[in-house]
Amino acid sequence: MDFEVFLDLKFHDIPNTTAMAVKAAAELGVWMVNVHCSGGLRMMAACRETLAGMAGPAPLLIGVTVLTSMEQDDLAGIGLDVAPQEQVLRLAGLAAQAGLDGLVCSAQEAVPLKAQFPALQLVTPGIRPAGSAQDDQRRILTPAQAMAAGSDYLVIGRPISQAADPASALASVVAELA
Ligand SMILES: O=c1ccn([C@@H]2O[C@H](COP(=O)(O)O)[C@@H](O)[C@H]2O)c(=O)[nH]1
Repeated sequence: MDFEVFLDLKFHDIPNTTAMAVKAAAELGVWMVNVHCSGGLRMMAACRETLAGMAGPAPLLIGVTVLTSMEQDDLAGIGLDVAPQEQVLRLAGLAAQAGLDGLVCSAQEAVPLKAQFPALQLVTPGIRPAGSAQDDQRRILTPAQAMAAGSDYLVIGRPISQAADPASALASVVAELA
């Protein structure tokens, strides 16, 4: 099979440790790797610089903003008295400054992100086809809504993997997007 690997390990550590993790991922030949933007500007910049110093094609370096399972109450619980979108835009600014290639965010934030950071590619989990269970996700959109908002990559897990007929569930998503 011919496919590319998105190594979705969401590295979150001090700059040196995170950069070494990203370097190891690049040496494995993955297509995309991600780190938590909340690790800060210096951490993301260290990852970018480490990849830039390596020979060969680098993986796309993506920053996780605010997990799509979190809403305003969850942010308040960890001491962040801001709306999710405000925190996402703040972290996106740091990611852009560090030279990252894109963001993991909710598609609910895609419109303002594309307006302010058009060069960043948007990887959006929290995708829920109409009628499917929300599960633990909170900031959700349907596949068609997400594409219309400006998502570059849709991440769809349980609505397909846990469906009685996963192939049919996938076909329905594809048909919705056609
Ligand atoms: O903010 C985030 C970041 C990553 N994820 C990951 O995406 C999939 C979503 O799976 P579903 O079954 O469609 O909910 C899962 O692997 C998460 O770890 C995310 O959901 N939100």
